[in-house]
Amino acid sequence: MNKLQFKQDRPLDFIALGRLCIDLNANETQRPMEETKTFTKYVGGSPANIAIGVSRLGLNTGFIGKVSDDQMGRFITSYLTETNIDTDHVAIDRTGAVTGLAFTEIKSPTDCSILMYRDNVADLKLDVHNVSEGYIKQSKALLISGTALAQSPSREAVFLALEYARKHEVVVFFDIDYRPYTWASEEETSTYYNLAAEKCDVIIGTREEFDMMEKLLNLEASSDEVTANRWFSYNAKIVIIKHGGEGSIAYTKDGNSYRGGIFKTKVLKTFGAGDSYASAFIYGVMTGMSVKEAMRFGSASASIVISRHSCSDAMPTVAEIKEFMSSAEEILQETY
Ligand SMILES: Nc1ncnc2c1ncn2[C@@H]1O[C@H](COP(=O)(O)OP(=O)(O)O)[C@@H](O)[C@H]1O
Ligand SMILES: O=C(O)C[C@@H](O)[C@H](O)C(=O)COP(=O)(O)O
Repeated sequence: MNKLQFKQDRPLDFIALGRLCIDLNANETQRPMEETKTFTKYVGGSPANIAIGVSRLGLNTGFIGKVSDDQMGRFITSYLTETNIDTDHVAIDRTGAVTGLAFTEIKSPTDCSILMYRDNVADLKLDVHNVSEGYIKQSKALLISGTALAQSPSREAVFLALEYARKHEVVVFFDIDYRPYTWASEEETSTYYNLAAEKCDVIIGTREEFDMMEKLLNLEASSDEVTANRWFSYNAKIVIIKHGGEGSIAYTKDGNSYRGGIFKTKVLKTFGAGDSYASAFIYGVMTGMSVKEAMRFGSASASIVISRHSCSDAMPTVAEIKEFMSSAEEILQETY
């Protein structure tokens, strides 16, 4: 089968699995972290941002994750509930683990970085007992975030969720979401990423992330096309390779490729681009847009989010994206 087939009889549209964290975004921009005194707190973590984006666009969304048993964990769960995300499968850690924190530094629109505090984090304590077959089979689609593969017991929870998704024909989106500080070695990283990607229907990552997955394989002269074709011999139907401010390219199993442009915007910070792109792309393909249209929708959402202070809170509605697309300048690059 070449195309994504979403089972229309399912009560849930989309479930995301992975980390639920906190972003602390610097209020004083144009300066280094050492000189930053105040931050604004938002829900963060790539799969959380994507779920929030998808829910704000109107899809019926749920989450499988684990939060700390404290004020931070409760803040996250409340925010998800307010955003209409089902939290019945967000478990509470009872071992004293903490919420992961991402402090963001916004030195300039092109010079942004993230300082992560991720020792003993609750999200990586997600275990197989927190993954319900009955819940997964109620959904049309599942998103796996690669960071959840970084450690046990979360790693096993991901593989079990993948197993249930395949068994019940739930379409699986895999956001590579590679964060090196969460992993012990390049060999371990590449091995688990490849094992998980084999089971997924849509794989989304940056060129650098795919390079990381291919490092051990000694692929001769890898290119976006070589990368994509490798996955079509497994389960992938769509492979998207993101190229930052130069746009993105999607390959489909039927042999086509589609180049995605960007929409010009006043960039405040660069992080959040990938998550907003993913959420609007997923919404697009799940609501009948073509791959090309869904990529444009993703790019427009990314442009909106990178012009705003947060990632999660900044996720736009369908009306906002459409309005933005009607007036923003679109640029298509042919540099890759
Ligand atoms: N400077 C930018 N201006 C406009 N759109 C951008 C810019 N940077 C990224 N985007 C959009 O966001 C998408 C994902 O960005 P990218 O940086 O590749 O992902 P990630 O945030 O995961 O590293 C791009 O394909 C593009 O559509
Ligand atoms: O994913 C995290 O833990 C941090 C995010 O919440 C953060 O805001 C971010 O890095 C967004 O990632 P991107 O969309 O891949 O740029």
